[in-house]
Formats: sequence, C-alpha cells, structure tokens
Amino acid sequence: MKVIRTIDELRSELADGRSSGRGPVGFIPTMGYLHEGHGSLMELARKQSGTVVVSIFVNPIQFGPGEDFETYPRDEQRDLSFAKSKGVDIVFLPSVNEMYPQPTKTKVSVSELTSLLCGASRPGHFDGVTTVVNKLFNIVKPDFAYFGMKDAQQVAVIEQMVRDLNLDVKIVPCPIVREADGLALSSRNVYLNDEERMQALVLSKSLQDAVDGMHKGILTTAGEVREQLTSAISKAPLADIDYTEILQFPDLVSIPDDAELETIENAIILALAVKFGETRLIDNILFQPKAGA
Ligand SMILES: Nc1ncnc2c1ncn2[C@@H]1O[C@H](COP(=O)(O)OP(=O)(O)OP(=O)(O)O)[C@@H](O)[C@H]1O
Ligand SMILES: CC(C)(CO)[C@@H](O)C(=O)[O-]
Ligand code: BAL
Repeated sequence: MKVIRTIDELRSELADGRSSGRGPVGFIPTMGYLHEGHGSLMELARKQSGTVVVSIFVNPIQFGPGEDFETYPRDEQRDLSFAKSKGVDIVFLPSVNEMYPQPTKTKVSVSELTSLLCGASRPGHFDGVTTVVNKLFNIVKPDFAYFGMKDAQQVAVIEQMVRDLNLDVKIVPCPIVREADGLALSSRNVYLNDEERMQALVLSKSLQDAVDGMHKGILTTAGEVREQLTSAISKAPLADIDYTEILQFPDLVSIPDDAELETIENAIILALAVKFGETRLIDNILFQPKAGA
C-alpha cells in the first residue's frame, strides 16, 4: 500500500496505473479515524476496482465556526493499518496546505437539496463538501466513488452535483453499517460517554419502530411519523433534537403532515440529527411505501 501526501505524486502514480492497464479506479473519500463503516466501502471498492484509493482529509471548509474541526478524532497510524487490512492500494493524506495553498475563491454549491436537514443546521457545510469532493475527483479521476448512506443527504447532494456538472464518475451509495445494538458507526461515536452512548440507541430504535409502524399500517401519515419520532427521542433525557424529518428520497422533497404515506410513489427517508452533550449524531432509514403493492 502506498501512502501519498502530495497531489503531484498521486497524479503520477495513478497515471502509471492507467498506462499499465490496472483497471478501474475506485475512490473512497473519508475524514479518517476509520471504522467498519468506511471498511465496507473499501471492501466493495476492492471487488469492483483495479486500484482502490482512500483519501483521509479533515476538510476545514466544511466545518462551521464553533464546530469540531480542531478536535475531530485523528489517528494516522491506526488508519493506515486499517486501510492495509482492507486491501487498499493508495492512501492519499494531504495536508491542509496541500489542498488549500491559498483560501479557495471558488466554491461548488448545490442549491435546494442543501437548504434543509444538515444544511439548515450547518450553514455552508455542503458547499465545503461539494468543493472538496470536486477537487478530489479532479485529482483522482475515479471511475467509481463510494459514499455511505449514513450521510444520505450527502449522497443526494453529490449525485446531483455529478449530474449537473457531467462529472465522469459513478457514485456508489453503500448501506449503513451498525453496531450489534443498532448504533450507526461514526467516527464521532468516540466522543460519547457511557450514558450518552446508551441513550444514543434511541436513534436507530425510533427509526426502526417508525418503519414497523408504517408497515403495520399504524402510522399512516407523515405527521404521525414525525410525532412518533419526536416523542420517542424526547424520552431520552440527554437527547437534544436538531431535526426529525420525513422526506422523499433522493429529491428531499418534504412530505406534508397530512399526506397519506401509501399515496407516495417514491422512496421515503426518515432522517434524524440529535445532539448528546456536544456530540451531534445523524441516522436515517429508507422506506418504500409501495413496496410489494
Ligand atoms: N456507519 C457507516 N456505514 C456506512 N458508511 C459510513 C458509515 N459511517 C461513515 N460512512 C461513510 O464513510 C465516508 C466517510 O465518512 P466520514 O469519514 O465522515 O466518517 P463518519 O464516521 O461519518 O464521521 P462523522 O460522522 O464523525 O463525520 C462517508 O461516505 C460516510 O457516509
Ligand atoms: C465526503 C467527505 C470525505 C468530504 O470531506 C466527508 O464529508 C465525509 O467524510 O463524509
Ligand atoms: N460525514 C460527514 C462529514 C461531517 O460531518 O463533516
């Protein structure tokens, strides 16, 4: 496995791979502190690509003032062993100065899809994501790029950017990997103390209960689903709700409270963001109202 820190060196390594016919390039952008959620993306990329590239870069421009850019968990040595164990060919580990030698005057911005959910709570966040992902795509020129559905809005936004800008890459959304008790894996889980970690189970449980309620016909409208999610999460004393939403996916069109869910043709996403102490966690689940109809 090669560890590369500069754009020039990465470009020349990938050009060598292309000229010697190493097959498609699969790319997994990450912010490091790798876990089995990232691992699942790497494993899929390993199956589908000749060269697997992982980037590890905590991107300052997607963090707002007062967010956790400085304290975001980092462990380079552990990440390198993890990537190696997953059969990754190249880890790209640029410095902030390598990616942004001067403050960027150019930003890539996707409208509408970024004005709600995490975009509403984290103004400018998605501009930071789409700008860095665009830069990374231009550097790596991947055939496939792998993104986790834990960040479902990010998947929707990046797919929109790829369509709108005719980027020559196929986005591969990957399922959420969870702990045995249901908590979605996230680098930020390391911030949780024991009590917060226990109460954070309310996220996956409330989502699953809501989907069960929809399947059984107990929850029939979007309003009932919102109410059920909010009331279930509020029972955890440490939970501070940022949003509980129900929308169509991937266009992220909000569903009015009185809408009967069985009339909706598209996939539905139930999405949550909840703070436990200083730690903001997100989770979501997809539901197909017409499945099996
Ligand atoms: N539990 C998971 N299952 C599947 N994919 C995941 C999971 N967690 C993260 N990913 C994906 O890994 C990629 C890199 O994410 P990132 O490095 O931000 O990790 P993270 O655990 O989401 O960190 P944090 O939530 O603290 O920002 C993203 O595409 C993200 O959706
Ligand atoms: C895609 C990404 C690596 C861009 O910094 C980040 O938003 C993430 O880890 O999901
Ligand atoms: N996985 C999303 C990156 C962030 O929270 O900034």
